[in-house]
Amino acid sequence: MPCMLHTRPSNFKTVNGPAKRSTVPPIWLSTDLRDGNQALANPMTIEQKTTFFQLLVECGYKEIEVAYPAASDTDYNFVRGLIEKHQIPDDVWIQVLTPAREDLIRRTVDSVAGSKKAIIHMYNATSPLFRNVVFKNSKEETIELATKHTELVRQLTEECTKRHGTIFRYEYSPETFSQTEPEFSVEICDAVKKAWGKAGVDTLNKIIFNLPATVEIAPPNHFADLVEYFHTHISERDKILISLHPHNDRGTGIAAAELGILAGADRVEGCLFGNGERTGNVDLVNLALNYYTQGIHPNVEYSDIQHVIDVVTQCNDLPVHPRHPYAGELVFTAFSGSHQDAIKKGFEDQAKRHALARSRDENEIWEMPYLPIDPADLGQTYEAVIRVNSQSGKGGIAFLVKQNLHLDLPRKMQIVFYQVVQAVADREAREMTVDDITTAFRTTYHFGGGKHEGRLALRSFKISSAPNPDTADEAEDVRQFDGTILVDGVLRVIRGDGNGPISALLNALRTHLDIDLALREYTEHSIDTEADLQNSRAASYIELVPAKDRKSALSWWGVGVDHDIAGSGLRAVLSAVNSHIGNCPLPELKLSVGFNARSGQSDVASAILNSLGLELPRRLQATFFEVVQRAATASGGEISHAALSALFKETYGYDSPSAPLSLKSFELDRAEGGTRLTGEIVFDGQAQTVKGIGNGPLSALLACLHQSVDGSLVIREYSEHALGQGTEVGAVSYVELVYEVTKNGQTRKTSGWGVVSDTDIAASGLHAVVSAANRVGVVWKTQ
Ligand SMILES: CC(=O)SCCNC(=O)CCNC(=O)[C@H](O)C(C)(C)COP(=O)(O)OP(=O)(O)OC[C@H]1O[C@@H](n2cnc3c(N)ncnc32)[C@H](O)[C@@H]1OP(=O)(O)O
Ligand SMILES: CC(C)C(=O)C(=O)O
Repeated sequence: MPCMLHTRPSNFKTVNGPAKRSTVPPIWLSTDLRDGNQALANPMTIEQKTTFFQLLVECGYKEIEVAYPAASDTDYNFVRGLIEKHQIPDDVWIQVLTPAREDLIRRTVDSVAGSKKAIIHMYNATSPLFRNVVFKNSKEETIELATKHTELVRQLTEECTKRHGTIFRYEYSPETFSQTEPEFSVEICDAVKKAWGKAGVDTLNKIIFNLPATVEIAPPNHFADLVEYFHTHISERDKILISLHPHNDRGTGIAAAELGILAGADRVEGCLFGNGERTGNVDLVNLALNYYTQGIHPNVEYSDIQHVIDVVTQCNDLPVHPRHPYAGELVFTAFSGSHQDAIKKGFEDQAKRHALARSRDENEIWEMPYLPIDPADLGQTYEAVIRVNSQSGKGGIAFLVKQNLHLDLPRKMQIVFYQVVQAVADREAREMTVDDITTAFRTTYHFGGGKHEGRLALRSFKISSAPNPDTADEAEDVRQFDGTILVDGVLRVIRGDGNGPISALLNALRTHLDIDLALREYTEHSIDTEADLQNSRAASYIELVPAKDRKSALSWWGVGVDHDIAGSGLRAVLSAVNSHIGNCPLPELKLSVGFNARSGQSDVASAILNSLGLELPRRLQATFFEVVQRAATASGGEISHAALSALFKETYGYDSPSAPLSLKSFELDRAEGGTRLTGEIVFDGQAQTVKGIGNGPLSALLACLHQSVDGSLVIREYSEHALGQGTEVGAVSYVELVYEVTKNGQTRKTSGWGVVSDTDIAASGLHAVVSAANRVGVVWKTQ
């Protein structure tokens, strides 16, 4: 158990001083393969027993009662198999049980012959009920039964040691000890010790007296009193190990064991998760972890408790109750609100305490409301700790959001989101999974992109400062937001001013979309991923209210995460705005390009980029802006985005066939003097074959045109860029042509743009030249 001993032990004190407490764990004996096994409807197979034995070894058990060998061939053969297949580690004692009957004792000793170390455990019942009813024996006869057979055990084990080298220890159980007169228990055990005759003070030589509460019939302190009597009255106490074997008929097996140890016992026999006759033997997992939570290493290992549960349930074919101490699937869970709230606060406080302890090289002590042990010490995760249903409160829900989305919601937002989750949990009358909660969070706050994205989403932005016209103080500079946001699936450029990025965005939303909201609360924190501090991000939380009613009871919360703190705040604004607008229609976004224009040349260019994917060259931006301004005069200087795209297409013949001049077909090849173009040109419906040479395709085309066109054509500007993505990628070319022609003694000089896209880059350039030639109105030579 890697983090063991880091829990805070109880510091209970009585009026007379500190309470009596154990400081070392007892010696453990697992009797899963004997008492546990004999209580199963279907006793374990050899394979199951072997698997269980290996688990017990893994857990650190050094004394394991493996069988009642005289009971069945399965038990006998299992013991032989362990020995003959060398499956018993050198430091492990196997123990075998026998009644006080000669034939059965012989078979029992035979079963362990050849093992390195073995404990022979013999029992006979000693209580008046058993003496009178079952055995019909007097006290003397009962003692005689025990001592006679103890002598036999001694004789047989000594012979076995001589023949096979097996080292033996001896355990005797006055069965039904807890119902036996205490004086008689002492008397029979003293007699057995004498009959054994070789009890010594070394651990290996000590005789084990195992005191069973065969049936638990009295409170645990009564059992402890009997143990204390035995401990203080048995002779040669230093040559004895007192072992306890509590059953759990009253449900107080654990308490009986703990009190029995305080009363003087050294050893405990029991089963994992309390299997055993009737209500079971004392639960060794529970007992060991009780030591653990008192800061005492139990010397057995449960750091992967799920593995232990899996093996034990598979071998016993019995389930572990969901509320079983330490092991049940519900024991590290909290559904109720006040528990969750306390656990959430506990984790937050503990993170700080542990950081301080680490910096001081001290133990990181586990001290947590409602959780007596760190689930991680048992290999359990915290994920299951807080589970949400209609009994849960805001604290637990906020805890899960923090754990899973790394968002530390402000208190007021916790309350709002709690109501969302609570409504679903109540309506559906079921537990809300972590997935349900994180999905509800993403949907409610349009958080995390993809399908959760809201109607408004930030795509890019720039925050700049401009002097405040009302003051010369630089600290009072105005912040300008220039950004592209997706509005109902269409990219829009918006701009606004404010005293910070958030108010500038709110101003932009007011101006462009008639959304009139004001900020009421703002908080932020960083999200550090320990592994990657470079990649830390900021989370912002924003509450918006109607700008005209800042005390409104109605408000909208939003959350945003970004590598940039301004970005996270802006995203949080849009998150809240998305909740505010719901499904209401939004006004069409318009660019203002007239007098007192709020949108400039670059806004128009961005709008064309967003709608058509075209990155207009600077000179074309300037030219087109003038076109837009002229076109918008009639509508008071405003133009909608849809009208803007249509105007661009119409002005430059973009996306429509070139006329009256078009290039029907062409071929390019290398020729002396440069690139040769051979093709077919159509002018006013008349086709003609052309040929021309230039230093590139475009100049070769100009050479062709010059054969048929009056005047001269010069390319003033050419640029191109890719358009589209992946297999759909093409090219778009921009050509500005200058045309000079003299007619009737008058020289006319004009310029115009051609913009053409094509899957082939050479074709896009050539068609752009032809398109520009149409825009400048080339005059065709009369033949
Ligand atoms: C509290 C406990 O858990 S003790 C362990 C109990 N576990 C088991 O019993 C599981 C294995 N037991 C068995 O397989 C069988 O009972 C056996 C092989 C031991 C004996 O089987 P059988 O010979 O058929 O006897 P049975 O099971 O009826 O046992 C009762 C007899 O054993 C006697 N007996 C019971 N306990 C003991 C004992 N500790 N020492 C000596 N004799 C005993 C009874 O007085 C009775 O004797 P009787 O036949 O003279 O009246
Ligand atoms: C054999 C003894 C120890 C026993 O199992 C009991 O008394 O429960």
